[in-house]
Amino acid sequence: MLRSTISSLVPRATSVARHMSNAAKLTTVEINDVTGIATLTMNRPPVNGLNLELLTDLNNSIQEIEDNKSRGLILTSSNPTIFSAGLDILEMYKPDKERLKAFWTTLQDVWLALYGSAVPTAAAINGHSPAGGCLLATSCEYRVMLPKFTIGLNETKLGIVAPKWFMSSFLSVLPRRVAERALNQGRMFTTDEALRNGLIDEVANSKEEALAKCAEFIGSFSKVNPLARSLTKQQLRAAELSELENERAQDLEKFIFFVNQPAVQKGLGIYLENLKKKSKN
Ligand SMILES: CC/C=C\C/C=C\C/C=C\C/C=C/C(=O)SCCNC(=O)CCNC(=O)[C@H](O)C(C)(C)COP(=O)(O)OP(=O)(O)OC[C@H]1O[C@@H](n2cnc3c(N)ncnc32)[C@H](O)[C@@H]1OP(=O)(O)O
Repeated sequence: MLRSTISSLVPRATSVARHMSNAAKLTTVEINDVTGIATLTMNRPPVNGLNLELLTDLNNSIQEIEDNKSRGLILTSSNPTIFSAGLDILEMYKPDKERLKAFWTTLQDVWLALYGSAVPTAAAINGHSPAGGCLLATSCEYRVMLPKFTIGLNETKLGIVAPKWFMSSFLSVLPRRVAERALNQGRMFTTDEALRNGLIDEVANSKEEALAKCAEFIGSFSKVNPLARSLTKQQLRAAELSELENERAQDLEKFIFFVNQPAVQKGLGIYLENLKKKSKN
């Protein structure tokens, strides 16, 4: 059934050992022969932390799916319990200056590509999805999640601030008062809470079912003119997209300034330490 499986082994050189997960590509794209829908899978153990390499692969895969004229894009994870743990905190903790710039710029690219994608997009959220994971999911047009996981923008819990465009994706899904309170609290929603509040659209009992429900959503556009559909979507999303496009340099500057604040570095260090302690128990 798979028209193609794009999962090349591209050797990569990097000078920073802690960021080298492996030399292989961290995403795969599988295109269903019958439906023409592309499934984009994140595969960066242990938690799909969004580092520069995973973001680069995500960006290239989204581009590839747009170029292939796929009927739609489903974003998911190869990890059975984690969709994505969000941004790899190691990219922001005691960062290398040039790498930090490339990291943030690539994250901006991924958001612009996914939120502004011409093809219908859906997320099969088959695991926890905090912060950057939630950003990816809410950039899609439809979300199906498995039970007993969590999703949300928890940045305030880390002592950091979700950038405006993270909030735009969140606000495109949630009512303003729910979004505002959740952002201020750094709230993580359980699957049930996410469904009740509209943060996700459906619950599925397995990854296969989630993928099928996402495909069904994408299939709902089969009788709609694709150009009219994509121009409508892009028009609806144009204000948020232009806002970041016009302010990319300032957004990068703000991020670099903020991340390098001693209080932020201290907070990230403590958060990482606690994560590590927890994983050892
Ligand atoms: C004005 C504003 C301008 C600029 C704004 C400036 C800054 C703001 C910028 C960006 C916004 C940030 C967005 C983010 O995405 S920050 C990341 C938030 N993510 C989290 O808080 C998730 C943390 N992780 C977890 O909760 C759990 O790990 C998880 C539920 C995902 C999985 O739990 P599980 O029990 O299955 O695994 P663990 O044992 O916890 O983890 C395994 C392993 O992985 C490490 N880990 C986990 N998450 C991360 C991460 N996000 N980054 C780096 N490393 C991570 C964890 O420490 C363990 O490592 P080890 O002990 O070495 O095995």
